[in-house]
Amino acid sequence: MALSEPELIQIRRKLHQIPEIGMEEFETQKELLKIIQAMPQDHLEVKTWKTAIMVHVLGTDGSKTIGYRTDIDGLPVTEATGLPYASQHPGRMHACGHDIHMTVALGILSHFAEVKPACNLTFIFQPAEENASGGKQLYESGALDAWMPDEIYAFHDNPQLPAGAIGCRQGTLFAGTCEIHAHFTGKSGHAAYPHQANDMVVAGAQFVNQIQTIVSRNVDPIQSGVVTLGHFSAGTTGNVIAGECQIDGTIRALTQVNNQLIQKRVRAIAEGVAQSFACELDLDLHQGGYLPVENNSQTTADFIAYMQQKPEVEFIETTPAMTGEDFGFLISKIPGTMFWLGVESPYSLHSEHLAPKEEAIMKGVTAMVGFLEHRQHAVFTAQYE
Ligand SMILES: CC(=O)N[C@@H](CCC[C@H](N)C(=O)O)C(=O)O
Repeated sequence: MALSEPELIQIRRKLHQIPEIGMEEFETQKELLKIIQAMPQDHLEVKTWKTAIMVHVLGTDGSKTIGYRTDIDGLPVTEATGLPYASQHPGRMHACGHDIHMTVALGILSHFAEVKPACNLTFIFQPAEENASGGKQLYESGALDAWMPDEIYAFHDNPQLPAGAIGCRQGTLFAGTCEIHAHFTGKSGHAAYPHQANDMVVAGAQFVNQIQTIVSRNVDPIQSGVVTLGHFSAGTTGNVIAGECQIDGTIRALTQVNNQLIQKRVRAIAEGVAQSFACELDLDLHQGGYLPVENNSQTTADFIAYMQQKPEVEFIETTPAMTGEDFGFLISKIPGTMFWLGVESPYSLHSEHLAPKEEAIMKGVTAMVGFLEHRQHAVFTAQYE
C-alpha cells in the first residue's frame, strides 16, 4: 500500500525533529532508508553516496528515466514554533521545509514501489542544498551515472502560496546566487592614534557603501539583481581601532550573465577599497552549483498544461524568485522543471517560526503521482530544445 496521509504526516514530523546541516545528514539518511526499505522492493534498487540516497524504480521499458529530486538538509536555526514535534537538535531546524520535500518524495516513491511505471524513475535524496551544492557534488561524483535521468523534476515549498497549490513558470524560476566572503586586514591600534593604525571598520564601511552602487548603477534597470551583505564583524571595543574586518553576503541574479557582471563589480570594488586603504584583501566569491534554475520549455509546457487541466490542482503561474537553489546545477545538465508547492505560512523560508501546513503534503503527492503517471509515457517521445 502506498503511504497514506496520516502515515506521511507522522513521517514528516519525525523528519522535522531531526534536522541536520548539509553533508551531516546521517540520522536523516538512516530514517529515510528505514522508510524506503519498508516499501515493496520488487522493482526498486537503492544506493547511497555520502549522505545521499538514490532509489531506482525499474520500469517495464527501461530505455528512458525520469528523475525526481528532494533535498534533505536543515539549517543552523533555533526553532521557535513551539510545535510539539519541534526540532530535537539544538540550533538546527528544517526552516526551509526540506522535511516537506522529503515526505512528498517518499509519498510518490511509495506509489511507484506498488505500481510499476512504464519508464524508470530515479529518486534522488540529495544532501546540502543550503550550503555546499550537494546536487553538484553528487552529479560530479559519478554516483548518479548508471541511473542518469533523461529529464528531472523537483519542487520547493512556498509559504506565500495556499497550502497544496502548485506554482510554476516558463523560464527562470529561481535566481543564481554567489556567496561573498571578504576579509580586510589593516593594522589595529589605540583609538587616540588613528594615524598610526589602519582602520578596517572604515575600509569595511566603504566596501558596504560602494557595493550599493552595483544594482543601482551597473545592472540594466530592466533586469534585476540583489547584493545583500548579511554579516559584518570588525573590532572588539570602542576605543581600539580594528585591524580586521570580515564581511559576508550573497549575490542574486536571474541570469548567469548578470550574476557574473555583479561578481565582477564586487571584485573590482573590494580590490579598489583594498588599494585605497593600503590593506590586504582576501576575497572569495563562491557560486558552486547555485546557477539560475531555468526550466526547460518542453517539460514545463507539459507540466503546466497537466496541472492546469486537473480540477483538484490549484495552479498558480508565479513570477521568478530571488531565492537560490542548487537544483540550478542539475537542471543545467538534465532538462526538467522546478515548481513551487504552497505551504501557506505568515513566516518566510528560513524563519525560526516557519510552520508549513501539512495538508500540502498529500496534495503535492497526488499532483506529482498524477503527473508522473502521465509523463511516464510522454518521456518516450520527448524532444528537448
Ligand atoms: C531556497 C533557499 O532559501 N535557498 C538558499 C540557497 C543558498 C544559496 C547560497 N548558499 C548563498 O547564500 O548564496 C538561499 O539562500 O536562497
